[in-house]
Amino acid sequence: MRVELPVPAASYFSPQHVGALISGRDSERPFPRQTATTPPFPDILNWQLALGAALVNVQIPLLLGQLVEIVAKYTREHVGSFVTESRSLGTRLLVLYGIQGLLTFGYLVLLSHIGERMAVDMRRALFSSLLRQDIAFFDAKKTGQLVSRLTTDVQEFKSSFKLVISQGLRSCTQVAGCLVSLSMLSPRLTLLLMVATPALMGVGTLMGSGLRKLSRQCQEQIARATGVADEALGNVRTVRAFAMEQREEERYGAELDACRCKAEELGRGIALFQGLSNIAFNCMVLGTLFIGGSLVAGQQLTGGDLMSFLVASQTVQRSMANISILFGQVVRGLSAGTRVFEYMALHPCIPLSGGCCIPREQLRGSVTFQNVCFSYPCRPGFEVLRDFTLTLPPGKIVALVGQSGGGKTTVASLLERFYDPTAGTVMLDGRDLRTLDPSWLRGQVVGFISQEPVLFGTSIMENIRFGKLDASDEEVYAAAREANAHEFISSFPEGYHTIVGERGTTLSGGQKQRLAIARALIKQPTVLILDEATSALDAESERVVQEALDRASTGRTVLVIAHRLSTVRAAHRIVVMAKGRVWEAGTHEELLKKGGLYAELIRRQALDAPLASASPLGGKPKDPRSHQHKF
Ligand SMILES: Nc1ncnc2c1ncn2[C@@H]1O[C@H](COP(=O)(O)OP(=O)(O)OP(=O)(O)O)[C@@H](O)[C@H]1O
Repeated sequence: MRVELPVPAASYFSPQHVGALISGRDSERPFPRQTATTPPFPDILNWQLALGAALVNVQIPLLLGQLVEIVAKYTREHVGSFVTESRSLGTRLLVLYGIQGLLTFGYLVLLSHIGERMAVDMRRALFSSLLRQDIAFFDAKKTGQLVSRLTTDVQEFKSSFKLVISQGLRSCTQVAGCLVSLSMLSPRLTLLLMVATPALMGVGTLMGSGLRKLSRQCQEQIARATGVADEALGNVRTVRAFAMEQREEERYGAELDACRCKAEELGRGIALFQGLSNIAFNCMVLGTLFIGGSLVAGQQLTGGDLMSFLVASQTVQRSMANISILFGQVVRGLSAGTRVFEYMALHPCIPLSGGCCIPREQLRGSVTFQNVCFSYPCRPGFEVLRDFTLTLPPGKIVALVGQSGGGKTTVASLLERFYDPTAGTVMLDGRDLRTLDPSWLRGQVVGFISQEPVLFGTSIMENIRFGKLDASDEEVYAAAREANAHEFISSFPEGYHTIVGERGTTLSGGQKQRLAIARALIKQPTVLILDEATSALDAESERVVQEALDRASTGRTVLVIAHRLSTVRAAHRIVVMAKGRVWEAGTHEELLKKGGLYAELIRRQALDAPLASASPLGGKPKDPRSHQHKF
């Protein structure tokens, strides 16, 4: 059974108003639906209560009518021909209603146009600003938070803006206008209205803020439940592989139950609020009628004036309720806007491009790390690199090996200028990277191939072209051939137009890696970084990928990061990293002869290999000699 909250009831506060007051959303934005399982009895109770409330509601106008009858008895002698007088009045009212309808239509269309354009512009500017932020910024933020600023916060700000224009202006004008005309009708009644209405509004606002808090908790709980669902669905392969469907169902179910509890609590709060507001405002109508009636009886007010007063006072009350709702919405809208503008105003420490030089001379591809120290900005006290010095000679292959967490990938990140060193310099052909245009460096000089290639859910052609947007089809084919990918791509019915699925899920690991190599090669980088590029592959895929990498490495400066030492023994230079600095360096033979850390690592891996190959699942050849590649 679905229960949608909040359940609005016909009352002085319209459903939209109450929804807006509680949730802080405008009426045009649907309240997020919460689905909850409830026992059957509240359903029956619900319609009985609704029927009862409707019947009571029907009685009220009848009683009011009888009351007006009593008032009218005193004024009957002043009434002329009702039909004649009401005809022209009715016509004027109809014309006014028509004009009001047209004006409302006009300004709402205009407002929607302005609001939507504003939201699109804000999202575009925010997205662009986010894409330009430093990598360190993303280390410290959750993707969900950033997406929420793009969606929820912009939406909140737009809604507030529209609400302020559409209802704020109208409500304020209505309150001012009606109060003037009411005070002309009856200053005493106006005084009563001006004292009672704000007092009631104050109580309503207090209750509303409590309900808003509940609503926020409700939203947070929904976000938690959505997070669980998102995680499970996003990692469905892992869930399936571990047969964890039942556990995930239970986890999601528990979060949903918590949602239901909160939503029911909120529902009870809304019900109480609506019930009390009904009583309060109906009492006000009654009070106005009694006091107004006595004024009519004392010839101080006409029956018509009293009716006008009633209608106008209702308008004032509605408008003031609107303003109090608006106030909360504006506060929320402003804080959402602040969150959006805060990110828009952020300036990255490492700009994407511009202002820096692009060398005119032919690049040789010599890279030097000179006494580099580095700590990640989100962990300032933890030094990953300490006085790290390393040279990558042009056209040579340098392998970086060492213990896990030793800082190898960090070295690659500094070379791509994802971060700047805290001390020391990284140089390309003798120029400090900080003096070079970062987008030129990343787009044309440095190519990066990681252990887990990330593809986009578009075609193979577009994925390869991601490396060079203006590449011709021939360039794409050539890069694919160089990466040993052309053959498998051509075997697909759609060839280069095959859609690879989200993150490339429709391809094997080896195929994805070859596409990533083609994507890196298409820009013809001078410096190539291979970060464990083959470690996630099986023996056969590794052979094909390694062949492509060997070819791609020819004539380039290459930094290879590897765990399996057998894959790098042919490198021109092997650098062993430990404790954030270069521990030892040399060729494979030199390092073996030295008998240091490298020799120890080789010995350990050789010991591990027979154990692994003895495993019934150990498909990969573990003999180090079987992995001898060009580097
Ligand atoms: N984005 C980051 N923010 C904060 N600390 C990080 C970040 N990335 C890595 N580190 C930390 O920096 C240290 C070096 O990590 P790095 O990834 O460079 O090591 P590695 O030698 O490449 O490891 P592995 O061989 O396991 O891939 C680790 O202690 C790691 O926890």
